[in-house]
Amino acid sequence: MAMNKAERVFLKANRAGLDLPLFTQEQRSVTQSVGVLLRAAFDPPKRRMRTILDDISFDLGEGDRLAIIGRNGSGKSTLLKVLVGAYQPTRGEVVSSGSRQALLNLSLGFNPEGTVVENILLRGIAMGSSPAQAASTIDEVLEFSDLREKAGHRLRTLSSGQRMRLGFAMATSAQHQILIMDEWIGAGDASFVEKAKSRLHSRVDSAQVVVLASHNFQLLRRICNLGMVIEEGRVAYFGPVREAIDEYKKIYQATPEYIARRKAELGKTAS
Ligand SMILES: Nc1ncnc2c1ncn2[C@@H]1O[C@H](COP(=O)(O)OP(=O)(O)OP(=O)(O)O)[C@@H](O)[C@H]1O
Repeated sequence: MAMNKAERVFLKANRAGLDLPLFTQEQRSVTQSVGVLLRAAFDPPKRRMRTILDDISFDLGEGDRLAIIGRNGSGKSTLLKVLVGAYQPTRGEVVSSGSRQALLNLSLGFNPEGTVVENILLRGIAMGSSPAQAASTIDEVLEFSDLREKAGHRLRTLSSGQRMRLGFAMATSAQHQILIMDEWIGAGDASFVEKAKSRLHSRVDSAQVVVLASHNFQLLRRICNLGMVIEEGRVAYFGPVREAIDEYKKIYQATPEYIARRKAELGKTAS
């Protein structure tokens, strides 16, 4: 993960696409309970591949902050997962240079049976740190998350707010060059939210490349210079953030005719 300071930081997607398996069940009649039970046992769901993302390209360099905009289910979170390497693209590629940090699902990957300290160590090692480096973050993470008195407690005994604080403190304890985020931190009690906001601002300001998916346009305009509108897993617009937001609003307030035309256009560009 360590890189020479002189190396250029970038994040590129080159015609990236992702297909995932989708499990579907034939419509079953629910009038006969015995029949329903038999069919549930002997008629397993059918598996077919579904295109979630297609033909996504961009080239982000130092200073770029990309907003990912789109309706629910358009593919924003999945794109971020491809960018952080959680999914390998089925087509095309994602290439990057620089240390990457994801702020996606903050409580994902915890070991519920491990203690808070063990989880800090495990997460650090999983992120590429040496055991000694991971151990050196323990004190700061406990302090920031305000969980010092819970250090030896098993993770499953923590409240969801405490887990979120721990996840946030771990994910933001070091400055990275590329930051990939899903929405802005909002949970937690007031004093933590204030502290978290100020840390996040400093991490965003000091990162060279930022990708942020959000429905908060005010925030996106403030943070980002570029915007990408995702519609049904494809790029509907890519350009300056203000224009991307305007384009998204057009699509969002669209008539059925406009949606049909957009679908036809997207179909043409994809082929
Ligand atoms: N693991 C998966 N297997 C199959 N389909 C998936 C999987 N993950 C997501 N999808 C589908 O991919 C599409 C895009 O989902 P995604 O979570 O990326 O949307 P989103 O734009 O982030 O939505 P939201 O704004 O609601 O968070 C959805 O139709 C979703 O059902």
